[in-house]
Amino acid sequence: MSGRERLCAALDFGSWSAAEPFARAVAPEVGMLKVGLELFAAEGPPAVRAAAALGRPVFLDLKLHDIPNTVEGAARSAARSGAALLTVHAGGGADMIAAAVRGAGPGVRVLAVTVLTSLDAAALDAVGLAGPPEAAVVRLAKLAVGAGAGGLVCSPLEVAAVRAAVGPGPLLVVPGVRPAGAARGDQSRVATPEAAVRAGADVLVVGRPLRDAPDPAAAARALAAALPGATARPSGG
Ligand SMILES: O=c1ccn([C@@H]2O[C@H](COP(=O)(O)O)[C@@H](O)[C@H]2O)c(=O)[nH]1
Repeated sequence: MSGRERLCAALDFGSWSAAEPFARAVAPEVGMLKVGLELFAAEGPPAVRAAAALGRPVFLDLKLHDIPNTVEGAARSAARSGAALLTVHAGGGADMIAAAVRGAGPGVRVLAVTVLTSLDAAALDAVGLAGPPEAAVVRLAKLAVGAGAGGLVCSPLEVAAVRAAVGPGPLLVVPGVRPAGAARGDQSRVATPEAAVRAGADVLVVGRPLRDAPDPAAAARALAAALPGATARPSGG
């Protein structure tokens, strides 16, 4: 996988008109575009279709978490938007994850979010998950893969343990990456993109470090070129 293919740019904007210039600029430099809650709540499925029209697979990051019947229906509806990947919360349980996989159908890979990258050990403790985050992440990862999830979302700090626990099959998608010196914002369990790939991440989700860069396309190119195993490529190609 090239450095570019490993990158997923998060379209974290409040409207498609705000997202579009960024999406057009970064699409040639990344392997995937992500439509998350902010944009989907504003625009709905047309945002997924508009992003897909830029020629990259779309990751619809809705983090579904409800009873199995509701999640199955939501996944079925989400699949009609043309998304290639869809997230659910692993904490919804095995039956809910299996329902999402059924609803999404064969064309959409369901990813289970293990433990949000914004949560540190103290925040997890406060919601009743005592112990190191890695233990909860690995437990939820095994449960999700056992229920049929095609991939997992975890932080760069757990990706090696998750890979060891679930084997080579599931796609490991990793947000919470920050180039050295970049602001961490609300993220807690972070590492650099290079460290995340070395630890076994397949895809890196990058939001603010690209969105807020003065030249997002150049920032994405630089990020991709710095990843282990990346090969240099001409700009804009
Ligand atoms: O545990 C998770 C799951 C999803 N995300 C999403 O990834 C991006 C990260 O954005 P940054 O600006 O690079 O922090 C964002 O869309 C989140 O909704 C996550 O961060 N952590």
